Amino acid sequence: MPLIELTDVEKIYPLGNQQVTALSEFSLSIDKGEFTVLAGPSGSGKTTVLNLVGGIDQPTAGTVRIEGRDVGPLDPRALADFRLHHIGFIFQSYNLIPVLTAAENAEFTLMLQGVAKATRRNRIRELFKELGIAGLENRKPRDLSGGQQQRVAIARAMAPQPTVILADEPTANLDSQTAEELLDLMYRLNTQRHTTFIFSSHDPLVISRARRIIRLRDGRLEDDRKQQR
Ligand SMILES: Nc1ncnc2c1ncn2[C@@H]1O[C@H](COP(=O)(O)OP(=O)(O)OP(=O)(O)O)[C@@H](O)[C@H]1O
Repeated sequence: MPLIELTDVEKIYPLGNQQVTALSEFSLSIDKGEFTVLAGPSGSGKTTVLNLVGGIDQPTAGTVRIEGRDVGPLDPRALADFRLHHIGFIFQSYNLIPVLTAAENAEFTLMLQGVAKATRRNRIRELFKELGIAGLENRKPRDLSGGQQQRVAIARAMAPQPTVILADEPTANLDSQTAEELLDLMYRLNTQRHTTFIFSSHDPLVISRARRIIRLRDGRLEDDRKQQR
């Protein structure tokens, strides 16, 4: 059974009196442990795919299955609960909470899940070490570089051990060296912890780091290929 399966998905957004077709006849299957990039020009539908897989949005037609479960019929509350327990998100703009420290930010999802404090602390300590940000636990986001903030965001996404981590243009705000370091880090987490990663990008450097490249154009799948890393 594939980890993620989109079948004949269509996504239409209303826009005033008109409709925008963001995805049509879109099918895709992702297995556990993949390190896959969604590539394609601006507006091709990458974010829409990530939003559907992450249960942020629902398809207009077709089905989205995660671990065999059709997430389409879930009501907003069930969908939020599903996200909390299965999906890790990494955003282009990090989305850390400014008033919380790095460690508090990273612990946030675990807190929502009701994980005990000692377990939270241990998990975060280990992840901060692995991500090269040990010692920065008590800093606020404004006192961290962009690369460090994104590492905290990766820790936050990894901490609950989600089924899949979705990263929408995770390196778009970083210089190319920091971007490369972060991708290597995510790749290490992928191979060592077997965490599945799906990220989007139109940066050739980021795309070259993936093991599978799914190219989108005008809301359709244009190409799907594996590459050696
Ligand atoms: N909420 C929305 N309302 C109306 N149209 C939308 C909405 N979200 C996305 N779209 C449209 O759907 C299409 C696909 O958008 P999407 O954001 O998925 O593309 P993308 O490949 O992620 O682009 P980018 O690289 O610029 O982030 C675009 O034409 C976009 O304008």
